[in-house]
Amino acid sequence: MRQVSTSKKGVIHEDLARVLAQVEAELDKFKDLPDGDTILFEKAKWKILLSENFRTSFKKLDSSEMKKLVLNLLLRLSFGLRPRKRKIDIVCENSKQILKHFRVRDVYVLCSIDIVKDSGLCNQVLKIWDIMPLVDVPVLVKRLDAIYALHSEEYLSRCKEKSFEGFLEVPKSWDCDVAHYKSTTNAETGGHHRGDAFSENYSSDSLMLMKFYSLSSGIIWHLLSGCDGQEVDFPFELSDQEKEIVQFGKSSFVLGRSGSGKTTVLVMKLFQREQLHHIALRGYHEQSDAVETDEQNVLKQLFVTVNPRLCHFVKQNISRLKRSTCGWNLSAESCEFDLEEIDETFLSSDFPDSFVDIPSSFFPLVLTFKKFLLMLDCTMGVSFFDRFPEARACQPEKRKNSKSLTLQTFIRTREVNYEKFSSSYWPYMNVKLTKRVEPFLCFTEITSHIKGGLLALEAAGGHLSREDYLSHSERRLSYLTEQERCRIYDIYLEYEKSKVKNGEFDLADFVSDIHVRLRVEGYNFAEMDFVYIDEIQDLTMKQIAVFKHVCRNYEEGFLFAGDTAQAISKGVEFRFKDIRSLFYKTFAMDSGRFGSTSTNTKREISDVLHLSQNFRTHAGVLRLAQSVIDLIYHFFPNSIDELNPETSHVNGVRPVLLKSVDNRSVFKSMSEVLFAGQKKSVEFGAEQVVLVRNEEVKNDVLGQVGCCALVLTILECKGLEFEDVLLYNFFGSSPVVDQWELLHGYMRTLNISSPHDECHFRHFSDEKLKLLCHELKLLYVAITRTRQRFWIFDESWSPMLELWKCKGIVQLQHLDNEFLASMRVPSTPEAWKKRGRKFLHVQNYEMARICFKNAAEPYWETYCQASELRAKADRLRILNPQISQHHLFEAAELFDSIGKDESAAQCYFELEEYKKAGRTNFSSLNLSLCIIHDFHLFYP
Ligand SMILES: Nc1ncnc2c1ncn2[C@@H]1O[C@H](COP(=O)(O)OP(=O)(O)OP(=O)(O)O)[C@@H](O)[C@H]1O
Repeated sequence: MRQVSTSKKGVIHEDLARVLAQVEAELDKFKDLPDGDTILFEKAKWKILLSENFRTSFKKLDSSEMKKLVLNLLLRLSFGLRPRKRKIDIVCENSKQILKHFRVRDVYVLCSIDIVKDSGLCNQVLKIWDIMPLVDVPVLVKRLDAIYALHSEEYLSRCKEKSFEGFLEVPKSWDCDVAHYKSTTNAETGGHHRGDAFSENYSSDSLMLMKFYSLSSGIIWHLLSGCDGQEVDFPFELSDQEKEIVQFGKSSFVLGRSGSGKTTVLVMKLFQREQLHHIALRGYHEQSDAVETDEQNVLKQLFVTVNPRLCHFVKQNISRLKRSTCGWNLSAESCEFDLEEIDETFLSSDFPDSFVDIPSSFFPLVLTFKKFLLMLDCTMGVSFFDRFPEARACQPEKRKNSKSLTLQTFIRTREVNYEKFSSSYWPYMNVKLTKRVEPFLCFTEITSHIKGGLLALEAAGGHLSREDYLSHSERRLSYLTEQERCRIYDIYLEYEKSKVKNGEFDLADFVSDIHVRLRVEGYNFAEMDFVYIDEIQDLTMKQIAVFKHVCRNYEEGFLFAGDTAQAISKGVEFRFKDIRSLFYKTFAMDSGRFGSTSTNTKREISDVLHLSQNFRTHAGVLRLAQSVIDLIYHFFPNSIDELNPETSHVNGVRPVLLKSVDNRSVFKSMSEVLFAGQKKSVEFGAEQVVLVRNEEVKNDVLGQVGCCALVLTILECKGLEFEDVLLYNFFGSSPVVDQWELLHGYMRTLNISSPHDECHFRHFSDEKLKLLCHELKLLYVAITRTRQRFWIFDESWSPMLELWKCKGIVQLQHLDNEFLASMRVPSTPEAWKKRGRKFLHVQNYEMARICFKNAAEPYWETYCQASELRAKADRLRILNPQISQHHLFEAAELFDSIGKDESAAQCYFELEEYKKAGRTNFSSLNLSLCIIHDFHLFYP
């Protein structure tokens, strides 16, 4: 309570002294290690949001005294204190006094008043943009002013409003929505074309993609402790849409296009639940005398994704978020940590093999889908792999261990995936059946429908009979004729026969077996409280249905996220509404908990939540991506879920369509300039990539550019992002070149004149059409990998390029030397190393090797080379055992040469060179004989 004082001035002085004392007390807490759980600023009035740029500049401040002074200022601002004598408003054109600057000795802290939505209220907050010398202030102000030009009048006026409690300035709140942007800006037209308003300056807009972090005890300690910020992820400020999903209490389906924050939302939700659980536990322990162990109180959360890179990223992200709140001392951890982690921590033999008695320290469990299945296999009854004599060769007690070397080698070499199906099965099938059928389409029908669909789940033997397949295809509006489907079913039968003969299996067999065992034995092991499944478009219905057994919290426990436009996994055909119906039919209804299938019940259980704001890239790229989505809607409405066009608040440079000046070997001349072919120096950087359709084109391009550029197939780039992307010869190498002609007709429907208007279009088989759908999805994935610049270079002209040109969403550019030079952004060794680590996580050893070579890291370069050879040996084991052994031998020697004894021993062991295997470090060999060197590296 305020003390009675003789004069008003006296009261203010006392209050001021009290507030200042609180500020000092808050800062005092950071003299020692933070308590970690303290939520700072209980008495603070303002939410302070720090930008990424501020964090970087702060780290560069030269003295700890200066750092404390800046933090002192931030704390004062958060308490509502404002300098009274100094002028703090920056007057500029659009920002109307919402921009302020505060002097701390010889630098200025630049901040603005903004509005963010929290728990239904729109609140004023302080955004700290940067800290800099006075001379740099005008540049930032100009950039911010350009951003504020996009804001609505109402928004700016509300930011300007002031409110006071005594001498303290306090934030204002409104319980109605405030439109953030002017309705006519590009930011809100999203995918719609506005030919006149493209900004060609992309760099100034990147401020709008900036992450902001709420000022907290963790962040203050982190800023003061001087660790470099790379190893800690603080929860950043989410968008309103993201917050709504994180706060949504029921099971739900999150649908959003690439870069719209799906993974972010899943991770934040998981993290928020961890925190709430932690707080609840602490309260419980404080109030009761119960001495329950952590093992009993653990919150069992499971995060699953197919993609090993994403899995690794999420794992890291979660542990760094945890560190940010636990205040662990990270300064001792070096940058090498990540590399060692791949190499050593993943080798760790203590990672659980099954769902029996998982130690609490392993939660939240972040797994790839395959690891999840293998753990289930080890959990229940007789292993699926016991039916294979080769797998049975391992000792019985080891067989229940998914890390057993023999078992791992078996799995690695005997699983039939699409690549194996097309290379080792397809060529040997009856040509009468395979003629005019695409292996890709056939594999998808087998894996997604005959063996992997919802009906197959209920069917005897786990697969559809011919009759069921034919009639089911009618119902799901298949593009295939009955005759084509009959042939596909015959191919399926032939494939199954050969597979059994070869002693091989596919993922669908494994999943069917798990389903049978789950049904018969039931699942009575670690039951999950919450399950998060990302990139769900990469799973078949039957694969998704496995999750119902490990979590019974159907009402609140499931969060699925995905995007059908990115469904390019070979063998998976997927729509979001199908998993929604799967969820009601198979998950919730099976539980008997909901009793009826009425629509109302469905709504109560869950809903599809959309994310539409893109955080990765700018509107220029999004318009191009949306044009591809529009085509999928038009030609293949059944293969995609409808979503509002994505929006981006950043209006960036239009993608560029490169044209050669003459007709000579285009890529060759391009690579000479662009990749410094002759100079042998690297100038295309670690944040730039050439994307190509397939391995064939990739090898061709790599042959020309060597180590001077990163080259990836579109399948390989899924889940990765780069500053700049060059899409090379996508249309020229298309297997359905003719089908793209369909676009001329489409252009006519849009009243876009095409030079081929008068053409008579051929009739294309439905099967070929389906391939076109796959092409469009590939194109979409390629476009959405870029953050800034997107260049298209094709050796042939395609109607798609015509469409883009006519719509004005690309700009034409002659490939002259000046432009080529502007494309190059060389990278530092550190940046190459960072990119190399990312490739290592996804076992892309070839690209990782290039990165480490460019980073001048010979140890890791050799490591990647050896791993690449070992992976090659695996692939060739059946097709060409001799070359396979040769590669394995080379790998063994390389591992040996860099002291990777255990890896070398494993290679020699596989080569049956036991003497050599024994020569290597024997202590680790014991481990390696029964435990695979790196479970994740080979079979994630
Ligand atoms: N509110 C936000 N503010 C700033 N950046 C954000 C925000 N939300 C997400 N991001 C960033 O946007 C990028 C894309 O986010 P995320 O990976 O979660 O999207 P996604 O929908 O899962 O993408 P994809 O489907 O391509 O994997 C990430 O770099 C993420 O950190």
